Amino acid sequence: MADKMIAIMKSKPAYGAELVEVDVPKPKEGEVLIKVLATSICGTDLHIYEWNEWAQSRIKPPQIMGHEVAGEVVEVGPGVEDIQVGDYISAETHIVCGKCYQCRTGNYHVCQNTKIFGVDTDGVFAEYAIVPAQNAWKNPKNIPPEYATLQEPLGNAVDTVLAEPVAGKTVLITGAGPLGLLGITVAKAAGASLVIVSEPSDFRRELARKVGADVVINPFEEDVVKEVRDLTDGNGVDVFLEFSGAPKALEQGLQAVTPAGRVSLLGLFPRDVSIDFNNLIIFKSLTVYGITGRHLWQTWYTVSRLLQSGKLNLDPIITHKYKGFDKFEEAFELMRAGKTGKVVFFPHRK
Ligand SMILES: NC(=O)C1=CN([C@@H]2O[C@H](COP(=O)(O)OP(=O)(O)OC[C@H]3O[C@@H](n4cnc5c(N)ncnc54)[C@H](O)[C@@H]3O)[C@@H](O)[C@H]2O)C=CC1
Ligand SMILES: CC(=O)[C@H](N)C(=O)O
Ligand SMILES: [Zn+2]
Ligand SMILES: [Zn+2]
Repeated sequence: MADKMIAIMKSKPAYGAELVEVDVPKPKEGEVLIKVLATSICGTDLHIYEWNEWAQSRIKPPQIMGHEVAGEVVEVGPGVEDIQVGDYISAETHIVCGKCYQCRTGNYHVCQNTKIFGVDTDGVFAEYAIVPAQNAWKNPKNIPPEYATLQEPLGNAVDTVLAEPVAGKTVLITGAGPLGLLGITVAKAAGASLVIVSEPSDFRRELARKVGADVVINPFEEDVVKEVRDLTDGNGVDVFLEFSGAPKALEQGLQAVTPAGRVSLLGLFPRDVSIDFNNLIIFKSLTVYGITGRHLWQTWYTVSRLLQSGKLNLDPIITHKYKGFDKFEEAFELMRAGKTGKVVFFPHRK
């Protein structure tokens, strides 16, 4: 195996990143080294690339970027027993402590001491990468790497959509970015009877249709609440899934969801949001879920089973595939322009 590798490095506290050649890392106690077969860009990686306020407050350059991955274990560090060389794995990004109140009560996804792999540590936008063995997820061999790398964001979508059952329910999704698109296919696979999607980007509304949305609405040109009510006999939808992080979308969704309906909030808002809690939540007796991360490890089982069921329509969502990392800047700029779904790199394919 090579002793040097190519990686996308956040080398400076400034916009952009660099392609660098670095030493292939050695796995320490409790770590494994993987050959990266596929890795994909998350919105968080874009924040780091753009070096926004959140990134400046969290990221310590120089650091290899990326946290969505599928790879083959090529070396295991001391003390690792349940992962072997040759295993095909993906990785949960939250490195949890196992000792705090949340971990000890089964809520690892909100561990008080969470470190995020690829955010607080070197990541996977590289030919090889270190993964904490406790974060490794063994993949069935029949899941292609371009799907396996999407399991981490699919976990966010599954926890958002399936906070409660959706079979036979009417659903409004606001935001058809990569995560909203994953939400659409999860909702359809799980039996939602009507999936309405509100998304201002023409490109992403078209993607939403291809993925399986029943109705798509441009919130900048149409009355979302009226459209939703017209489509649901005046009642409003049973389920509102917020995937945009847009305050206007939140308000529209709370108006469009039927009284006693269910709301899941995944989108992160750019600032504090003012909402009429009395009339939009309390007097409507809504059930509202805040969604973050993935339940460990229930969500990973659900995602893997949905993938193996063949019911997820992922191909339209993977809009860009790159062999190697040479064109990574193009990939980030296209994503920044909202002209992509999920972007996947295959570091070793020529
Ligand atoms: N809670 C969590 O654990 C996580 C939350 N997130 C958040 O989830 C959200 C979705 O992630 P991505 O798909 O990567 O984000 P994205 O920014 O690519 O997609 C958001 C979409 O919302 C659309 N949008 C903007 N204004 C809208 C409006 N008024 N109505 C409807 N749609 C509107 C945009 O056109 C865009 O397509 C982001 O806010 C992201 O920060 C992402 C990962 C984990
Ligand atoms: C921070 C991230 O982007 C990550 N996907 C997560 O789920 O925490
Ligand atoms: Zn992410
Ligand atoms: Zn903990």
